[in-house]
Amino acid sequence: MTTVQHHVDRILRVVHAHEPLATLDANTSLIHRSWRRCATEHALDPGLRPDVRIETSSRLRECLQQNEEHLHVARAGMEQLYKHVSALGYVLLLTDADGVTIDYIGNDTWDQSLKRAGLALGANWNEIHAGTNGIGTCIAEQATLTCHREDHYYVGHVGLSCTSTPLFDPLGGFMGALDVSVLSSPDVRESQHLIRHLTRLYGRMIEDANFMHQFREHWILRLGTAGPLVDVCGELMLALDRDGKIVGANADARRNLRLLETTHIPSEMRGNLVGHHLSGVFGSRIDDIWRLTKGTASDERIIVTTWEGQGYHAAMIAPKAAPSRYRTVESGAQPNPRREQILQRLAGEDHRMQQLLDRAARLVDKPVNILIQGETGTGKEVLARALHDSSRRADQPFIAVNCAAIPESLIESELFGYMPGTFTGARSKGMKGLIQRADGGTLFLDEIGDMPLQLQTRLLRTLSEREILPLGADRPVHVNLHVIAASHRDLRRQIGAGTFREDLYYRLCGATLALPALRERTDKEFLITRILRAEASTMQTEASISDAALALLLRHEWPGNVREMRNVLCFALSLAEGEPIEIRHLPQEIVDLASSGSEPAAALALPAPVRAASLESAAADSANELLEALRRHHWNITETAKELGLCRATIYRRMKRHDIVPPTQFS
Ligand SMILES: Nc1ncnc2c1ncn2[C@@H]1O[C@H](COP(=O)(O)OP(=O)(O)OP(=O)(O)O)[C@@H](O)[C@H]1O
Repeated sequence: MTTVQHHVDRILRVVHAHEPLATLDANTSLIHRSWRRCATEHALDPGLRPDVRIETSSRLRECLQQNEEHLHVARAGMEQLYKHVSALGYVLLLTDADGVTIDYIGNDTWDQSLKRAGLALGANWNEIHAGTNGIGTCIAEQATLTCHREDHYYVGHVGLSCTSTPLFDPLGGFMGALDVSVLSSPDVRESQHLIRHLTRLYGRMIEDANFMHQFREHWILRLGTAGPLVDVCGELMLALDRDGKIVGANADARRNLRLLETTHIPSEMRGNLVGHHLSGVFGSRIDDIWRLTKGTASDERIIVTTWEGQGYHAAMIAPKAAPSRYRTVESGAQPNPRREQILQRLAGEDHRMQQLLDRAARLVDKPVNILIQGETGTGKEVLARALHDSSRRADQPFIAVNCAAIPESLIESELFGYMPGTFTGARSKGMKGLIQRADGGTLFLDEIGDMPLQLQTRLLRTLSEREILPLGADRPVHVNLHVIAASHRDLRRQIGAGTFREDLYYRLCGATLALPALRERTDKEFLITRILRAEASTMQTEASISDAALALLLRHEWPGNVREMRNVLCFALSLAEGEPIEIRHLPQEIVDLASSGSEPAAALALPAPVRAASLESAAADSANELLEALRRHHWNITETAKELGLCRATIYRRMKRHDIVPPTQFS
């Protein structure tokens, strides 16, 4: 009998035998139940070797965006776990609740064979089409399991051994699976036991880290059965408000704790602790429970449940920042009016921009890296800066690095810095790199698509471990960064061409914000007015524009986007010398292009009533604009002058007028 036939017969025997699953060990009963589902509900043929389904990049991006907060915490756990299993050839996958792989850590050298086996980003392991497998069956059963070699339904997967554990969010919602897989494992099933324990342990750690993060503003009561360990890792966790009401419970707490039997709570609801008071769960008085925070030895900190009389060692963790009032999880952070304003200043009545800015406002202060995409000049850096200014990091540095502008030979030392003595000559003194300078604040990596491949690998390590190793240093330095990257290139295409690392791409795009081209925006008049006001005040001149000139500008295609618009308006303001801007003040190419369009040039040239822009608040605005431009160019006056279309002397004059002083040189 062939191996394929043997595999198929084994499975079909189980499917048709109807043996009671209760007689089997827990893992085998999960596998057999899955075989039955695959044969009868999903109508899959075990003799096939189908390719694992890989989701399209847009679907994958959608999955990543839905899981962006969770990804950050999960990645930290995966990296620790990988250190234990990488030498044994295992790879790690994280999937969403549907089985789509949203993060992955593996060995680059086997990249192709892993991809072929479906151990890669975007692979969809849902049991419905992938048959019995570690991830798909873990999702279907919401239980930890090992799918070892011939446990797989499809004969094409029998080389694999996969162990998966389900992950739940702090409110008990199913989030997906953490999986540890190996391409070709030893035959003996027992080889997977330790992996199973590790996978489960790290799964719980990821859940608990999510829990601690979500309830960081609440008291957390940690309970465990091993006294001395409860201060470092309690098994059960409850989040409480100041009155002792339970606002969150981790999976172990939900499994093990019950509310006291009372007439008004039906028995099936007694595991649902949220919304009830602690006294419904524990016999101790509330004052005694608060006292658990006071440095008593863990052996004396024991509380007993009312339901089963089970005693637990307890530790109380204080809120990171005490909330001024109780806030439910659903209500989230209170809107910060300043934040709304900073982002809202970037656009007028344009549907796409409004949607983008709403999304941006929701991303502020979230622990996710952001990738901004858009044509050159669409305002990627302006948006990055606004995200920084509206965040809690606003008072910390915003360091913009243009990866395309730094020569390849210098980019490594510029980014990572170097220790004294690493180089000879002028660079012998040592220098903090740009990444370290951004510590506590935001690192903006512009034109990330132009970063050399070898540096992408180093950057990936920095982003994962939040540590940098300056050139010539023997110890890494911890950095606390929010990273925003931008590119006008199609990074997916670069991944296809092998010039951009796929794992770095997914690391950077915890969330993506795609800026529309200016020609697609319906708020051009808003931008014209805003830029005119700002520039006129910088130039200490009057700004108004005739309807004809405005109409012409509104019809222009703006291939250079907002940057081109700004340059055109500066040009026109200089030429108009305080008079209202007319068509004759606009650059000739713009007028020529308009005349070659549908509207007759004569009509455009007609004198028209002058529209006066309201300019009262212009002075304050313009000092900010100049400051923004100077910061963007790291106080390089020549570059700033170039961007603003002014000469260097004018920039110096205006800095003086607005009392703008460059920061002291960084040493
Ligand atoms: N919303 C806006 N309001 C006013 N000016 C803006 C706005 N967006 C962009 N600008 C101006 O347009 C110019 C280009 O902006 P920015 O440098 O942010 O674009 P970019 O997309 O990062 O460009 P590149 O791809 O070349 O790096 C700058 O002078 C900036 O001040």
